[in-house]
Amino acid sequence: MNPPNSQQHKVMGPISGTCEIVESTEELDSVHTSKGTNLPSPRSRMDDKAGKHLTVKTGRNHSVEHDLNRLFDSINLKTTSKGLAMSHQVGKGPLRKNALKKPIRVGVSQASGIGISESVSLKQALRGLCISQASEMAATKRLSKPAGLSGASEAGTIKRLYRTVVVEASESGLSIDEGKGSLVEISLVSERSSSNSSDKMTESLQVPKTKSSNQSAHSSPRLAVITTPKVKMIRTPAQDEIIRAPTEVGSEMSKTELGQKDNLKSAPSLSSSTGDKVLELDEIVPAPIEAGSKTLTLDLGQKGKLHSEPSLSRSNIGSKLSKSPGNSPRLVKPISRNKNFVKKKVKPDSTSASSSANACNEVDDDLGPSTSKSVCRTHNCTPKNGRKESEKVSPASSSTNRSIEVSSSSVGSGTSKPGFSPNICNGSRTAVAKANESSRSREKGEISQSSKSSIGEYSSSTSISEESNVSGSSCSISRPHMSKDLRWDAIRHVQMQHGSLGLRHFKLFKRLGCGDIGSVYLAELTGTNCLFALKIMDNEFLASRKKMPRAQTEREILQMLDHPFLPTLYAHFTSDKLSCLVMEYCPGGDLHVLRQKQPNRSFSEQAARFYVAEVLLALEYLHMLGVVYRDLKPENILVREDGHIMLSDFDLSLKCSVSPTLLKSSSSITEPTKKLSGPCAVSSCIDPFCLQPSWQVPCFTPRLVSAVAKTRKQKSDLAAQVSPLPQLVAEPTSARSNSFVGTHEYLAPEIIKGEGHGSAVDWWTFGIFLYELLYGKTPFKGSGNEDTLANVVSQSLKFPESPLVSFQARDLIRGLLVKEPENRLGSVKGATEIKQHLFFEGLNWALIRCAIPPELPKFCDVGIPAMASQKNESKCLELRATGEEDLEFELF
Ligand SMILES: Nc1ncnc2c1ncn2[C@@H]1O[C@H](COP(=O)(O)OP(=O)(O)OP(=O)(O)O)[C@@H](O)[C@H]1O
Repeated sequence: MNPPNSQQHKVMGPISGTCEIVESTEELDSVHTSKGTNLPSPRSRMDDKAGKHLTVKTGRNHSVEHDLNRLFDSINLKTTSKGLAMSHQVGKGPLRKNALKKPIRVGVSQASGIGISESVSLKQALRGLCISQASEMAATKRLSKPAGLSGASEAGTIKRLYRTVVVEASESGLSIDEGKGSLVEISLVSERSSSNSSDKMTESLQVPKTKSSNQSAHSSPRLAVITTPKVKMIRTPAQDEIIRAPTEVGSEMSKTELGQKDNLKSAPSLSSSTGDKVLELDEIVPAPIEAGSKTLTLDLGQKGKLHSEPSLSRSNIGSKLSKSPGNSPRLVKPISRNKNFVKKKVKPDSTSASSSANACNEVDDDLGPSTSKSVCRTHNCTPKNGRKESEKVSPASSSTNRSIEVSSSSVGSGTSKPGFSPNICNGSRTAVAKANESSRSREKGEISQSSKSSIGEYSSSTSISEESNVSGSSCSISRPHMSKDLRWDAIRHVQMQHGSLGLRHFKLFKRLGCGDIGSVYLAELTGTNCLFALKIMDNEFLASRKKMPRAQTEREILQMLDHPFLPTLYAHFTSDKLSCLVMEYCPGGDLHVLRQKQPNRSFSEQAARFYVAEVLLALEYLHMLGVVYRDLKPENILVREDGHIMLSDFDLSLKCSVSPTLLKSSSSITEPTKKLSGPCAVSSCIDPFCLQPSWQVPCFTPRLVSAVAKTRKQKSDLAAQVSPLPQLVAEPTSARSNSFVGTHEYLAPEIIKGEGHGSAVDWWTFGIFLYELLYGKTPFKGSGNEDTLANVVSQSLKFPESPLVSFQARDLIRGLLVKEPENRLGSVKGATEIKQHLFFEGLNWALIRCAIPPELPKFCDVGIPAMASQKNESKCLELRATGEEDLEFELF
């Protein structure tokens, strides 16, 4: 009926901003009905436009001209008030001109009114209005759109945004499902920003970049994707930092091209994106804390973040911490055996085992059957191929911490160290692995921190954050004896898949214990059935306590090791807040705990010989690497699943240079005692294949032994007569340190006296160690630490009448516990001297790793850590997931 008008609608319809004409038509009705009193506001039209496309109303029985008149009147009427202003603005030109020049933005912008205030030819006016407005609107759009997008519709823009998000999400490991959720948000953002006005289109189009680069709080694209509600940033009372879930590091961060802080904030998203976030961790102990009464709460979002209140905690705790000579070279570790013993008493292994089991069961419930297949056979672990990170999930929950009774005291600063252990993926772990593997739910974990010794310079350190800068990685280089270990492959697989290894790749099952510089957790590498002992240290804590060097020393030493009786370090990574060591997990507990389980709380001589022999080999190896261990004690000897040992804890060790020396027979250094106290005394054989005939035993007499201890020179003279062959000494026998380091009952006299010490301190501690294994106590223990130290320096060695110990054993102990280091057995040629002692007669050193270890008590089941079942509720900082999105850290 009105082709011209219809034509106009059709032509103008598609042009944004021209639909107001249609609306004007609608308004016309209202104008008529309401007589101009209820004109819809431009805003309402805008809203209408936003919600739907306007439709052209036709079918009215009006002439074109009539319609146009009404329309024009409507426009005129509606804009009169504003038009006045416009007219003034426009100035003096004819209204028609104004109408033609000024874009009519009815319904587009309230700010700009319609400048028509005078009747003109309807067709002229309409044409002018429409064409002018349409062209101007189009021009405006073109100008406002980025290059290359001028022709893009809003839908196209959203599609592009969607694609961007999907790409980024996929890059960050977000599953499609997760991405969808995010997509909705992105769409909303886009629509919102573009719906207000065409002017905002530009902003909408730039959403991705703008978000990623400017919104630090939601910095990374991933974070932008993550819905805001999931990202709960909780600040510590101190409001000084936000802690998020540990996440990816290094390379991933660089992908986002964001600042570190931004990355940190977005990290949680990363975690969630991979689907295995930290939230799967049951507990994490970032660092040891002083006897704690303070509580620190951090939230770690599984999808969103990790919240912590490290600063506050630290400060609070700090005030309650006992003094700790941060820089003091006196690093004395109180014997922590009490802790172990108490732990055991308080929480039986069975309890812990069941606890673990329960946790695992819960996890299993959450997991689908497909994910609960058993794993690890023997000592290898098999990476679960074909399973996406995002599909993997969570860990168990219960956090059993072993309580640590601190007994001591105070010489110097307390120190405890971290321990490591070997084997993984064993049968006993299978159950746990299954359970853990099956847990898909995002669970809460706990991070607790505890100080295990009394010398406490512990404090809380709590900050747990995402790994942002991986400073380390796999340490698989040059580890011959472990080269076939599938755990290397598992680590490499993850590194290759994600570019780097981070805390988020691990499920933490439980805390194994806390030391001076960090806490150790039993953890599974997500997607594999490989268990590791993960030592987590809080960088800030280390720095504030000046313990960073200790952590560094430990890591450096661990990186050097490749020995069956020493821990393997598979990887290490560091973020701004945390430093982590990925080590072998040792399920058998430590020798101190094991000794407590012996009939008389002491080992049989045969068992003791086995353990000290393996320790001796480990010490010898360390010495050859230039490492003086300095902290030998039963607590640091972990028992592997197969019953062999693993010497752990190197944060107090001394690194020094070694200059292998060939000792000629003519020198005055050759050990004469071998003839008396060692099987090789009269032979020219050199370890490790020395199997001395029993006929040498008669030569070994107390009288001669005592003579050995008299003077070095006498020994040398004798040695020169019986040992003509030169011998290679590759141990740092001349190394010297003045640090006051060790554990009171194990401190060597020269350390206490501050005379400087070298590798001979390890032979002193070796003697104390053997003594304790055999007698169930140390020889110089006093009523207090000071008494103990005094006894070490001045008290003569005595042997209890019970239990009965062989003369050979006592002779070896005597040779080792010589107060003057230069006269001490081992001080000249190192382990070789000791190995040749009669106590070890018949021992095949080379094959000892294949020997059958002493039988472990039944309760010392090598399942998931009996040793770690105790929860030290008073000293640990715990991390726990509070839901899918948050984890909390609490310091108890
Ligand atoms: N590889 C491991 N496997 C099993 N348990 C371990 C392992 N490493 C350490 N642990 C346990 O974790 C506990 C804490 O270890 P960590 O090395 O932090 O402390 P520590 O050696 O006791 O303390 P410190 O370093 O202060 O001497 C130890 O008591 C040890 O029993």
